[in-house]
Amino acid sequence: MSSKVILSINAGSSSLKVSVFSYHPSSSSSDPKPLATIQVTGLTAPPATLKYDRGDHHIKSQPLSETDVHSQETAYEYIIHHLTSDAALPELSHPDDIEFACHRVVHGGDYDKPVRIDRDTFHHLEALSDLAPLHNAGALTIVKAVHDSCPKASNIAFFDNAFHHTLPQAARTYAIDQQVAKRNKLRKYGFHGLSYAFIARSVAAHLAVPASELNIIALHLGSGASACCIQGGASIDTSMGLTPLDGLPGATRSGSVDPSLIFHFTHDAGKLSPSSAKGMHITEAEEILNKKSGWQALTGTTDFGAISAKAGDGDAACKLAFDIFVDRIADFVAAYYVKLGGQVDALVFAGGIGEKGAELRRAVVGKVACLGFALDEGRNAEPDGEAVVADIGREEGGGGKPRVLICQTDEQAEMARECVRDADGLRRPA
Ligand SMILES: Nc1ncnc2c1ncn2[C@@H]1O[C@H](COP(=O)(O)OP(=O)(O)O)[C@@H](O)[C@H]1O
Ligand SMILES: CC(=O)OP(=O)(O)O
Ligand SMILES: [Mg+2]
Repeated sequence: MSSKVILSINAGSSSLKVSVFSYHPSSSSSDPKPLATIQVTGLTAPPATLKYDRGDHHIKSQPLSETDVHSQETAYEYIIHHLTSDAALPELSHPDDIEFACHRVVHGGDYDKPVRIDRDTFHHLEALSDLAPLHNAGALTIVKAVHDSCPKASNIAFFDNAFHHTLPQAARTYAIDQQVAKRNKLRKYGFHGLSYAFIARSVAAHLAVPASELNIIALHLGSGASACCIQGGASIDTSMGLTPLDGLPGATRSGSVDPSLIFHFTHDAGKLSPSSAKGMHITEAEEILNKKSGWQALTGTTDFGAISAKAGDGDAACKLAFDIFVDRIADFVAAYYVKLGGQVDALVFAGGIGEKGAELRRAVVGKVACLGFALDEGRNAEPDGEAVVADIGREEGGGGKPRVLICQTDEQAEMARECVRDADGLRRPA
């Protein structure tokens, strides 16, 4: 049997990342082979930028015309055209070459494993989108686009909250009327789970400990940012909640605020926002706290690399944004250190800011130094860019100190890997 193509599609809040893999149906235990990765980033700070990697072909940063690419859907159309027209990627020359399209769906409600998307699951996911309208809607638009352009592909939804199905009851329950909570499914779900699953497995391999014995504090710091407390390889707490708004601030998100704040911010909190669409209802409160806050509101940009640089040059607004992030991250590291009873194998930085933001890592580790974390300045400034997991701590396992690591997380690889492992169960019936 010949090899097959998997398209792994990750619709983030500011980016669309698509990776192409091949796999051999007869060897479900081996990892799929990466063929190419294409990303459109900066969708919230136009013009968006294209990055493409295939073998020796690397387009690092090419700005895209705002008329062509301005949304998740237009970014997907651009990407699929780009991939199928690349003569050096013969495995994917027509959309029909795609056997599986894996979709990162941020809110999966009670789903704790991937599902094939058929008419019923699609409607169920649409209904769930009320809980995460700003995230799920983009992914579902792309599911529709794949369904229309590649009718032969099996569309599989992978849920960002599934990794957190192990949250203990006390961590997942809000102190509100439990009848209403149950009826309306109001609980902590947590997100970035595909990333945390990838991080947990990669770090366990790096430290040569069984995944079921791994205790780490992981930080996924991208446009949306979260922290996760992992004990025995399972999530026991995480900073996002019912929706990805809770916890750490992000590119355009406030993170945790006193819930009463919004009623003092605007009298229209409960009204529908003009960006609501048919089937996607967004209140003014959601719009303000999810899309008009965070780094954008504090500094005028969502580019945390630029914010870090300007903070270093003395720009007061950028310095405040930077300090707020460090303050909030340190709070979670401290809380999770206690939850792990001080038995912490490593503090792990991941996501665009965690992987590239040397200044941010330096400031965070400095703030939690009293817990035993310490950086190697040289390795922090120039980490091993080739390694999936790189040590940047001063101690490498010596002295009983927790390690400090960077993990180049890969949500698309996580989906493709899981897809191959259960290909027979997920494939569309012929
Ligand atoms: N050199 C850098 N230093 C700090 N942050 C960076 C750097 N380069 C990129 N970033 C930030 O990474 C973030 C995007 O992270 P990423 O995980 O790709 O986002 P998404 O949540 O959309 O998947 C942006 O805020 C971007 O500014
Ligand atoms: C869950 C979430 O916030 O995702 P992203 O960081 O990709 O926006
Ligand atoms: Mg992301």
